[in-house]
Parts: sequence; C-alpha cells; structure tokens
Amino acid sequence: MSIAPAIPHVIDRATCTALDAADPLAGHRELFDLPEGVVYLDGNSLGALPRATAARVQRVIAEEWGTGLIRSWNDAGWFTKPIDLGDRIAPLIGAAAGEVVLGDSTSGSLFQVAVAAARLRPERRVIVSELGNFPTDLYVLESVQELVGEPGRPLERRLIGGDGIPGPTLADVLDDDVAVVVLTHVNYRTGRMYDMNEVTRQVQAAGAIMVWDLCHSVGAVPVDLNGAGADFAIGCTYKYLNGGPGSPSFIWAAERHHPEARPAITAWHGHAKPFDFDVEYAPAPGITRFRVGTPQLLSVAALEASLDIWRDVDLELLREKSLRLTELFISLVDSRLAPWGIEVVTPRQSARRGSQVALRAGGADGYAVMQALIERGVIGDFRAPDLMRFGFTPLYVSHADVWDAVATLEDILSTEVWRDSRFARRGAVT
Ligand SMILES: Cc1ncc(COP(=O)(O)O)c(C=O)c1O
Ligand SMILES: Nc1c(O)cccc1C(=O)C[C@H](N)C(=O)O
Repeated sequence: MSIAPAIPHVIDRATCTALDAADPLAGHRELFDLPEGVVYLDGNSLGALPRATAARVQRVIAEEWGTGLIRSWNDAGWFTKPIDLGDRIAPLIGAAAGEVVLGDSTSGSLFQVAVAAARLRPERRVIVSELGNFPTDLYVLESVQELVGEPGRPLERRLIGGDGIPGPTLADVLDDDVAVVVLTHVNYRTGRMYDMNEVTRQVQAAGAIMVWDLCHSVGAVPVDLNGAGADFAIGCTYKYLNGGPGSPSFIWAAERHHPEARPAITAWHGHAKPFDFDVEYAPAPGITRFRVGTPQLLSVAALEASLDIWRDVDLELLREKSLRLTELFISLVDSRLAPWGIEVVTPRQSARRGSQVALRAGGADGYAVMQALIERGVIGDFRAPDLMRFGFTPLYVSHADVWDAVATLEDILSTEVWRDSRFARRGAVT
C-alpha cells in the first residue's frame, strides 16, 4: 500500500493549488459536469455526473430502444450487459472476469448473496453483523434469518460493536455455530476501514462465510477480494463509481462457490436456458445464476458511460490522492477549527481510513452547520445523531476544494450563522 506524500506543516491556499498542479489525477475533473462554484464532498452518497453520461443514455434511448426496438436484446447486447459490466467492475475489486454481475439494488443483492452464503453452512444457525452497519444491511439480514431458518425458529443474529458503539468484538461472537459474517468494509458514518485480509482470515478460521459490503469502498480504495480469499461481496455503483441515482448494484462470488451457490431469488435471467422457457428452474453456470429479472437498461447505460472513466484510473494513484485529501482536511480541521471543539471521528491512521472524514461538531449543531455549508456551496451531509460527513472523491475533488471547505466551515462557526432558524432541522431525507 503506498503512503500519501506528507502534507506540509504550514498550509495556505497556494500550497493547495500547488498540490493540484502536481496532481496526476487532476485532469479527471474535466470528465465531470459539476456546477460552477460548488465544492462537492458528497460523492460518498451520490457521485457526480460524468459529462459523457447524458449522450450515452440518449443514444440508448434513441438508437437502441427507439430504432432497434426488441432487436436490441441481441444487436445491442442488452441481455449480457450485467455480465459485461460486471467484468469491468471486477478489476476495481480484485475479482476475476466472470465473477461479478450487476444486480438490482444493493439491498436486494445482499439478500441474494446472504441467503446463498447461509445455505453453504446449513448446520450452523448464526448470522453476524455489526451495530454500526448501514441499517438496510441489518433489515435485509432479518429476512435472511427467517428464510433460511426453520419455521418459527429463525437464525440467530449477533451484532458486534465498533466505531465508538459499545458491543462485543468479532472474536467474542465467532464460534462454530456462525454461518455467515456480513460487514461493511468502509463504515458509512465514520469512514473507518476494516483490514479485509485479517478479518476474512479470522472469520474463515471459525468456519464461517465472509460477505463484504463494498458500497463505500469500490472506486474509493483499492480492494482485493481474491487476494483476501473472501467469499461474497456486494456494492453499489452510484457513489464513487458515479453511475447515477439508482444505478445497479453488483454481486461478486468467489469462483469456488459458483457451482454450489443457491441464491435467494431463482429467476429467469439466472436460468441456464432462459429462452427455453422450461417449467423447472435450472441455475445458469457461474455468476449468472445470481441474476434476477430484466436489467434496468437506461441505468445500465449511464453506468457504462461512467465505467469508461475507470478504464485508465491507476488505483494506487487514486488511493494516494484520497489519503492526501483526507489528511489535508484533517490537518486543516485540527489547526483551524480547534477553538470550536470540532472532533475528527474518522481514524487518523491512514490504513484504517476510507475516502471520507466525519466530524462531530462540538458545541455547534452539526445539522445546522451542514445546512449553512450547503447554502454556501460546500455540499457534504449529516448523519444522525451528530456527524457531519465529507466524502473526497479523488477523481474530481481538488486540494483547493479542501481548503475552501474548511475556510467556509471556519467562517460559519466563527460567525455562528448556523444558529439562524433557516438552518433548523426539517424533514429532509438526506
Ligand atoms: C453500506 C451500505 N449498504 C447499502 C446501502 C444502500 O443500499 P441500496 O442501494 O439498496 O439503497 C448503502 C447506502 O445507501 C450503504 O451505505
Ligand atoms: N442510497 C441512497 C438513497 O436511496 C437515498 C438517499 C441517500 C442514499 C445513500 O446512498 C446514502 C448513503 N448510503 C449513506 O452512506 O448515507
């Protein structure tokens, strides 16, 4: 793992623009259509719009749908798109060709995979996850517990603590009754990153199956699923991969599991011979069996355009820049925001950090501070109960953006403008 160059001790905006001038990834920003004057630090929730996306979607609408009509299932390769784009996601997560397929939503894909994982350990009765996981994962696992357990006797759930949340450790809960462990590699709130190799080893040493949620990892940090020897993974493509709102999830299953895997939903796009229209289900060989029904081809088209950008991104350079941006942000917060008691919640040890930083707002109301920032064009988000989140997408966030974000934050805190009633909590969804 490469280590980001040290951030100089004395930093001013000119230092940041000099870092931008020396940044080998700086040119990628031009590939995105970001509004003028916006510092976009929410690519960990919804990635920015690639410039090529609109034309690609328009072409699929006009040519493939409008003119090609039903012929496009063959002529435009619609039927195999989920596999073809899976192959293009594979190098970003350390997977081999033929091991990744597009799914529907991440939640649905987790259901598909977690059921398959639990069925590989039929004699075991426990699913492990974490209290700090993104809640949809826990909600999905409740269904898995019921479906895979016996009637009236669902699988048991054990949740570990971490990220400041009290609870048992992984070592505490692992025993020979644990079938599956589902963890999110980079935590959605704190940005804390697990050691994938070490955790996978620990889980498999207990005889359990390891499932990783890569929503906050893919396109943010290098991931090596095969290197770690993991079992299954799922993730979304609308964050750091910039596939657009509602772009499809992906599923990875280690090749060794393909022949045995029995996903939750057995549907026709996962059938061995879908156009034989047999009455009986027969799983397709390989990762295809995880497919469900008709792919959302307009979203797939948008994803395809964004994946073009990833063809020539060096993931080591990406990681170096990500660490430089988060380190710069943390050191500016430390040096400039100390008077307001702003606390960095994200691990300071770079190997333990994804590509986002969470701050606790000290005596200020973090929600109101974030609304004031957004009004000033610095877009991050707030996660209850008290975290301001800032995502640093290395492809389009600059060092000067980091400077401007912290300077704006300092101004908002020192003027206390956040106290204005227009920033008070309302019922917005995100
Ligand atoms: C870790 C994690 N898992 C899952 C999801 C969401 O899944 P879905 O794409 O089904 O909304 C998110 C974010 O929304 C997430 O951060
Ligand atoms: N997926 C989202 C959605 O459907 C609506 C609003 C936000 C989202 C997000 O992606 C949230 C994101 N996973 C998070 O880490 O908070």
